[in-house]
Amino acid sequence: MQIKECIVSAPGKAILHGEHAVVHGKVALAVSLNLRTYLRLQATSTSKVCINLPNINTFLSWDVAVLKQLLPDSGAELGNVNELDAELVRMLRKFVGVSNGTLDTRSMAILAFLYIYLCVFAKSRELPSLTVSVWSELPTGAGLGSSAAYSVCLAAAMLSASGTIPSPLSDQENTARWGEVEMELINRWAFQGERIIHGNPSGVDNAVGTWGGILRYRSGKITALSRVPMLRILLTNTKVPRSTKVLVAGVKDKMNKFPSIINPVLESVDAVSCTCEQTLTEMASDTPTPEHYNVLEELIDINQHHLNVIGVGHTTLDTLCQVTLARGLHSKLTGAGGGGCGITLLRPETECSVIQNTIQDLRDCGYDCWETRIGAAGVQQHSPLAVKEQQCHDFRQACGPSLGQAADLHRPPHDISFKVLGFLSLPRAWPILTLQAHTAVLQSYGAARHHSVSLSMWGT
Ligand SMILES: Nc1ncnc2c1ncn2[C@@H]1O[C@H](COP(=O)(O)OP(=O)(O)OP(=O)(O)O)[C@@H](O)[C@H]1O
Ligand SMILES: C[C@@](O)(CCO)CC(=O)[O-]
Ligand SMILES: [Mg+2]
Repeated sequence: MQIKECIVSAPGKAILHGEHAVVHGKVALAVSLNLRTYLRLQATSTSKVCINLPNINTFLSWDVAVLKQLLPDSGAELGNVNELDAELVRMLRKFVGVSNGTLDTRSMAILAFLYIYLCVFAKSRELPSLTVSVWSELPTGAGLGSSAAYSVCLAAAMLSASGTIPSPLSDQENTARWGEVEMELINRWAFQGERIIHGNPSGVDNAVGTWGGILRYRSGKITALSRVPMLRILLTNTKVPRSTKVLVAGVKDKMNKFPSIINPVLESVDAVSCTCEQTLTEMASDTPTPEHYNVLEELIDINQHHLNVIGVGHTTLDTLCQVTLARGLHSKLTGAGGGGCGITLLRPETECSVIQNTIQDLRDCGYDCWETRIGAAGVQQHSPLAVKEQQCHDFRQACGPSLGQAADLHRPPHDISFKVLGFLSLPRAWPILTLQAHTAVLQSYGAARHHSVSLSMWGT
């Protein structure tokens, strides 16, 4: 089967309000980050399927002939884009050698890859040999939607390579986005990948990864919020590892144990999300006032306390909130919690010295951060022209023993503009995708672990 090579990328995300409640049908407000995951899919003639996942130090390959044995004899199509094929997942768990228990980092990534690869290409009964390389600016497992960006890239690349969706690139474009119909299909397959990794995802993460921008999300209904004000936000990573799947399951257990206590809390989180949306809309249609920011800050505090009640807080997140509050700033966890990342709201009048001192205080706690701009574009395809022939040290270091030493890749580059890598194609010189990361407020990475980030949306 002739497949089309492609390079795709998808953004990470931050949830302003509604994490965990959104799994149970409440409203969440989520924004895309300008930290992206990149995937390169190359056609090969090796009769093997290879994956290079340097961020999780995973480099594997399988014979196509062996993978073909996983296809149903009947020739029936595999996997329904709307439902996870439980029998296929069971077969793949056995094939990969994982028990029914909690999946580890490597197993989750491999299962999500094999599931989408087999389902998308099974229709043709011809499984192609290919190499997929993934590189991300997002820390894995930190609450910024790394699994969703990975799943969205897998879905977009497989659908494009198989010809299921056309390439959106024209001859004059280096980067392009798909139309609504194609993004809907990408999002649905990405959601299946998230279901393998998250267990019981709401779908908000893969929706933000697909469409980008700022979204109101409730039970699969996605509303792009076109007018929201400029907000400045600090992004902090406590670097405490945790599993979204485990945290989501823990909330469910607590709901089952104390329904009359937890259900009202989720209703209240829903009201927080809706009040925040209403406030942001007022701010965009009028001049933002100090009272608007007072409301946004109170909502952050209320939501953070609710997240502690449902059991997804962590002492490091408490420290983040205390340290920033001592400087008059309000913070909450973002994503699944239990460690990972938090966001801090900055007012327009917040003085630079206050930000610097807050950053220093948090840096002294050993926390980390990276720069990004919020409201980035969703999933994109990049042409090879977007790729420059230039060797880049980081990626080689990232690619493990066979390709250099694996490095600690959960930290962003040390300089302001960083090279995002692309994709190995040894032994030919390998291309990289160089992207300047632009940040509203920059400090040298080595001095300050935080950069204030402007939530610059389409509004004022
Ligand atoms: N760059 C990557 N390469 C390979 N696998 C990845 C990559 N990024 C994420 N993953 C997969 O996603 C898993 C992390 O998903 P998880 O949902 O726990 O964290 P998250 O998505 O970063 O946080 P949240 O869901 O709270 O936003 C990893 O264990 C790995 O299996
Ligand atoms: C915790 C959660 O609400 C957000 C994780 O980023 C899980 C989900 O919505 O799938
Ligand atoms: Mg995730």
